[in-house]
Amino acid sequence: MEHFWVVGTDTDVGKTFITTLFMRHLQMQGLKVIPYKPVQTGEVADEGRYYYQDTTSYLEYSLQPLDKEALNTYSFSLPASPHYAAELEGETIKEDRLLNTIEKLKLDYDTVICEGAGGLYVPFHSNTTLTLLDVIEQSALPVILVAKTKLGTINHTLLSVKALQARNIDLLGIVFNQFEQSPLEKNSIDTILRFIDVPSVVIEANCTIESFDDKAVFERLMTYDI
Ligand SMILES: Nc1ncnc2c1ncn2[C@@H]1O[C@H](COP(=O)(O)OP(=O)(O)OP(=O)(O)O)[C@@H](O)[C@H]1O
Ligand SMILES: C[C@H](N)[C@H](N)CCCCCC(=O)O
Ligand SMILES: [Mg+2]
Repeated sequence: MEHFWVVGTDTDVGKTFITTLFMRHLQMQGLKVIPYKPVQTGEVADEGRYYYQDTTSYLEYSLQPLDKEALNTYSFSLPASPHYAAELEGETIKEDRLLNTIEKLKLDYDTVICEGAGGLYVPFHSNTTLTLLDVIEQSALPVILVAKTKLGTINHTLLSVKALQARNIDLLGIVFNQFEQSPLEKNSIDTILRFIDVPSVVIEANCTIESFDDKAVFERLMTYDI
């Protein structure tokens, strides 16, 4: 196991949170790791400071120095689907740039963790059918799927898994994220795993990056040679 995607059943499910946790865990194992967010949208303005939440999380929590320029290819201000945010800025996302960047990073790092944008069927263009899923498929890398545990996740998760299976994309496992211990959440997780047989882990809500130290979570989803 070397390079992989962290994708989600939706936006805001915890892809960056999980990417950051995996980055730190693998760095602690002595691997040279880079998180890569090919396309990010939603510039945050905070008291005169402008930043993007995804790449800022990587920089803030990395245990190794990161080349800021290598973390991302396209950033668009509007918190919207990449196809729309790019159109408003007169930009065209070129999938070859993304794929070539991934291939170059793979030469320079032990592990490249690519974070998706939103969910799988997020369009990259306003005038073609290119989606994030197409780029993942072309990258030929496996994925870890991040899902909510709240109501709605059964459908979203099964749809996402079926979409991955239809493209023969290797699903390393599912991270059920922000679990708040309710019987409904537990039933949703059990129901999803009744339909699909893949490794899975559950991460509680209200975790902090710095304090998270459950190695078993990572080792259940991947093996890596040090
Ligand atoms: N297990 C968790 N414990 C505490 N906070 C969490 C957890 N998972 C996610 N969060 C927080 O929830 C918010 C959304 O998570 P995150 O930004 O990782 O979502 P995302 O899927 O990367 O969104 P996007 O589609 O915009 O990239 C963030 O503030 C993040 O810190
Ligand atoms: C702005 C947000 N945080 C993400 N960066 C982009 C989410 C795109 C979702 C598109 C959609 O499924 O409607
Ligand atoms: Mg994110």
